[in-house]
Formats: sequence, structure tokens, C-alpha cells
Amino acid sequence: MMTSDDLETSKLTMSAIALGSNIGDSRAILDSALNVLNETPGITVCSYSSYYSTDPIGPAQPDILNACAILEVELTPQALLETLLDIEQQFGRVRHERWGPRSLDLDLLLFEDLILDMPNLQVPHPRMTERGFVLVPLAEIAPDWIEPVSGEAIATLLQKVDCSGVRSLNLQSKM
Ligand SMILES: Nc1ncnc2c1ncn2[C@@H]1O[C@H](COP(=O)(O)OP(=O)(O)OP(=O)(O)O)[C@@H](O)[C@H]1O
Ligand SMILES: Nc1nc2c(c(=O)[nH]1)N=C(CO)CN2
Repeated sequence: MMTSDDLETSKLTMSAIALGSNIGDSRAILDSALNVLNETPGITVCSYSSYYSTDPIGPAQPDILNACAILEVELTPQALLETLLDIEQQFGRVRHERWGPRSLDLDLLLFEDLILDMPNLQVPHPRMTERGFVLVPLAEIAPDWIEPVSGEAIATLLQKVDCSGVRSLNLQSKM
């Protein structure tokens, strides 16, 4: 089990992230974001889901292209979050309204079995268990990972959410 001591030092850990885009060439953006992640020191992309077209939850906007990836990480959770926010910036992310359209959104979903509640970082991502657009792609690559707040596996959580707005594109990243 991870403890608070582990937050100070970076050791080899597994992490799950969500990717989303609905501005620009979303498919190319997600492909390229996975490449940038994999080239970042301290991060290896171990696996990634296929791509899904999803109904936006939030204000009216174009459908969102969503996917998830599993990373092997030699960074602290804070450093990983900063890296994700940096990469969003590289892809031109501008924040206007909450849950508004985005060129690239990278959310930190899981970091081993860590539970963290800090002002700028909550892990597991607090809304992941209610989101079909997260659980469908995540279940493709990590069905047995236990979400530590609920104590339930991703595949079990998936059975409890509405996935009607999540459409498989049968499309794999070209990273
Ligand atoms: N697990 C997490 N992953 C990503 N950002 C997080 C997390 N926990 C807290 N945050 C904070 O949330 C802030 C806002 O994130 P962002 O604007 O991308 O939200 P969002 O992805 O649009 O909405 P949501 O958080 O509901 O998915 C980030 O600057 C970050 O500090
Ligand atoms: N379909 C979909 N809806 C969303 C998404 C997302 O990635 N996909 N992200 C949000 C905030 O991160 C809010 N709503």
C-alpha cells in the first residue's frame, strides 16, 4: 500500500490517466499526446485503450474523443500532475468555462492504490466512478484495478454507470 512517505520520493509506480479532446484534429492530438507522454523522462506508456466518441457531459459542445492509458511512472503524483498540465498547455489548452470544449484534457485517475486529497490534486479522480467516458476505456486496459475509495474493480464500477453516450470507434492510437 502507498503511504504519505511515498509522496516525497519518486519510485516506480503504475498510474492511469484519461485523455479527452474536442477542438482541432482530436485523433491526431490524442496520438501525439501519447507520444509526448512516452518521451517524457520518468514516464513510459504501457498500454492505451481504443478511442471513443462520447456525448459531452456539461455545456453544449461537439462530441468528445476519449481514451485512457496506463503509465509506468517514476515521478511523484504532484510531479505527474504538473507534467500533465504542461502537456495540456503544449497542445493549446485554454480554460474558459467549467467542462467547456478543450484541445486536450489529461486527468490523473489512479496512482497505485493511493488516496490523496490535496487542494490541487485529488486521487483517485473524484468523478471517475460516475463517468462512462472514463470507465469504458479504462475497463478495456485495466478491468481488475481496484479503485481504492469504493474498493471495487473498474469492471464492476462499469456495470453501474450509464454508458449510452459512449460509442466505440474501433480505432486504435497510432502512437
Ligand atoms: N486527479 C486530477 N487530475 C487532474 N487535475 C486535477 C486532479 N485533481 C485535481 N485536479 C485539479 O483540477 C484542476 C482543473 O482541471 P481541469 O480544468 O482539467 O478540469 P476538468 O478536467 O475540465 O474537469 P474534471 O476535473 O471534472 O475532469 C487542475 O488544475 C488540477 O489542479
Ligand atoms: N464526454 C465527456 N464529457 C466530459 C469530459 C470528457 O472527457 N468526455 N470531461 C469533462 C471534464 O473533464 C466534462 N465532461
